[in-house]
Amino acid sequence: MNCKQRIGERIYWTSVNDRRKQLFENIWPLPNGVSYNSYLIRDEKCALMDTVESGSDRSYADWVSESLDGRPLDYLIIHHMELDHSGEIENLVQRYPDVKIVGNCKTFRVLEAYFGKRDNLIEVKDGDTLSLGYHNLKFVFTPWVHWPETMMTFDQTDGVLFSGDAFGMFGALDGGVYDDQTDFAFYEDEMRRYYSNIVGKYSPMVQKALAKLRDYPIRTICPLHGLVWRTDPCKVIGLYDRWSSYQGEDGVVVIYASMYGNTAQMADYIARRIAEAGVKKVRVHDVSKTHISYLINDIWRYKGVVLGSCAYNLQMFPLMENLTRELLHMGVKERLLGIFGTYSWNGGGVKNLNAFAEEIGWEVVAPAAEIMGHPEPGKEAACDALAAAMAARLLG
Ligand SMILES: Cc1cc2nc3c(=O)[nH]c(=O)nc-3n(C[C@H](O)[C@H](O)[C@H](O)COP(=O)(O)O)c2cc1C
Repeated sequence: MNCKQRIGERIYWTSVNDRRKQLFENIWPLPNGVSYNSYLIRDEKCALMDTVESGSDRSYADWVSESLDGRPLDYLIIHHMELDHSGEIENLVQRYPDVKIVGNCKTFRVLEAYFGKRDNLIEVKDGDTLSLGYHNLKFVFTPWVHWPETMMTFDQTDGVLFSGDAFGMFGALDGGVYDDQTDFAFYEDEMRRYYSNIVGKYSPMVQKALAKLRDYPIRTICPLHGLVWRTDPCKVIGLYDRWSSYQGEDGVVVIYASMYGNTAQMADYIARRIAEAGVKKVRVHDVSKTHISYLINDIWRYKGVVLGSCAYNLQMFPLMENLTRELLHMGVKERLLGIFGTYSWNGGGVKNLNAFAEEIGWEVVAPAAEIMGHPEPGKEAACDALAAAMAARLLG
């Protein structure tokens, strides 16, 4: 039994809902699962758009053959070589030995590295076209969204964009396939978590890709994960534009590292003061409890970021250090920063958070709030100043 669907004139969709895998790329938690999409165009010539993760669905190859309805598979178009989409290539080539694999020169280097040298390759260049009969396909190179070989295919006949991983999301498809069949609020967080953690580092390249796509009359977007956008593709393009240009919402995420609760108390105090000043969107996370992918998701979401750490062996707490290293690696920009922490002897947490602030170049809204020992009454002044400054910057 395969959840198949005709999503356009002679275009067929299938998706594998993977609710079994715990960690995507063996790092990102999947509490809501993930889906792998694949599309087949049955025209005068038949083309398959990517495959799915190897072994994720035993009926995938049957879906391909049913959708072909006795016709040969002429082309396998590869938009992205990551194994969650290329996993069934081997299997399909065995079933359809005459299939021609369509990709760019970078695609073929990776293809050879994983699946050995292949015949029947059609190398395309940026802007090349391929007619299937009714559908006229145009290849749009979008390098580094999020691998070097990534490209998209635009169906010029019906305005369908096969976008690869771009516009994809975590989360299995719970019933609805199209944007208009679901409550997107449920998926938005998972879409941003996918974007920020997987694609976010390449935001400048996403901006380039969006600029390139600007003049294309896109009516439907078919990504490799998650919903098919047939009613409001502008919405998801707008979200990508927003995220890849680092535009945060007027809210604050407070993230703290605390062993014995002192720094945690400061975190709650500062969050409370920020809320009292009128900022409604305030989230607080314990860096030891919440997976880093959710922390990065909220940092991508909100303009205000407040980081706090206890001192730990002359450094900041290791998990906070890991988070700051990841943020530097991702090159997140345009954030307002507040810093706080506690210590017993000569500090280390706040000192190193200040060094992080310099390195990442975010605007620091107020001097760091640092407390020796317990944050008891009388020691609040710097926290008050930090909260007031953050709220003032956000509320204008
Ligand atoms: C393993 C360990 C290492 C620490 N290293 C430092 C340090 O390098 N400098 C310092 O001033 N305090 C250090 N401290 C003291 C803590 O930073 C201090 O007690 C802090 O208030 C703890 O905050 P918390 O209650 O939020 O965990 C250390 C404590 C522990 C348990």
